[in-house]
Amino acid sequence: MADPRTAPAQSLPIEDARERLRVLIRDLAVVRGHVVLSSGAEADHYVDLRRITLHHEAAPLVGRVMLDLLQREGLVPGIEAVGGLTLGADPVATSILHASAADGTSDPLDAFVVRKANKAHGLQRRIEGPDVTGRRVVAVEDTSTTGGSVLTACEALTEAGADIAAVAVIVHRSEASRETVEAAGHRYLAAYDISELEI
Ligand SMILES: O=P(O)(O)OC[C@H]1O[C@H](OP(=O)(O)OP(=O)(O)O)[C@H](O)[C@@H]1O
Ligand SMILES: O=C(O)c1cc(=O)[nH]c(=O)[nH]1
Repeated sequence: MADPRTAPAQSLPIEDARERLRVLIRDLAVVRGHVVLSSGAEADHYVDLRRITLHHEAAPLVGRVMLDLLQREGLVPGIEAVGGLTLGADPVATSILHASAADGTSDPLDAFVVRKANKAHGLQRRIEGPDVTGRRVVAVEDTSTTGGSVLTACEALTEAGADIAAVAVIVHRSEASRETVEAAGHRYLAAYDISELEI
């Protein structure tokens, strides 16, 4: 049997890839202690998924696990691109792009980056990458607490004329995010629940 720590993410059975990524998130991303969150709320733990999405072993597993989620939920094949609000969403999107190119069972996915503010020079684009206008996309995020960040991305995508098939996050941190995203009319999917991280 392949060693999940050294085998290419693509060659692992999905259950092994999912469990290995869960262990990496638990061991490398969970930080206990007082923290101020993006929303301004305070908490006693943080899940720093940038330590996962930019990690040599974990990043390919992120792509594999998130692509599998989109396939199981019937979104791939079907969508054409993934992306979200910079910075947390960026490596999530590119990991899925690479996993989809390696998977080869459907058309490869593009990625995009939603800027937090419009760029004032150059082409002044809010959404970078291949154009999303008229394309079916999934808005991704590393983690979601209030849902505010991913909804900001959704608003920019709608303004740009994209068709949002769903929102997908690696770690679902709070029911508030699901409620907010669903109230805005979007499907909400998560690869892991915070309860799986043994905090
Ligand atoms: O659901 P929310 O309440 O919006 O919180 C979640 C957001 O917080 C973090 O990003 P952060 O705002 O710290 O910015 P960064 O991605 O630029 O690091 C995380 O990457 C999510 O985007
Ligand atoms: O709400 C947030 O800002 C937040 C929570 C968390 O666990 N991780 C993170 O990156 N952001």
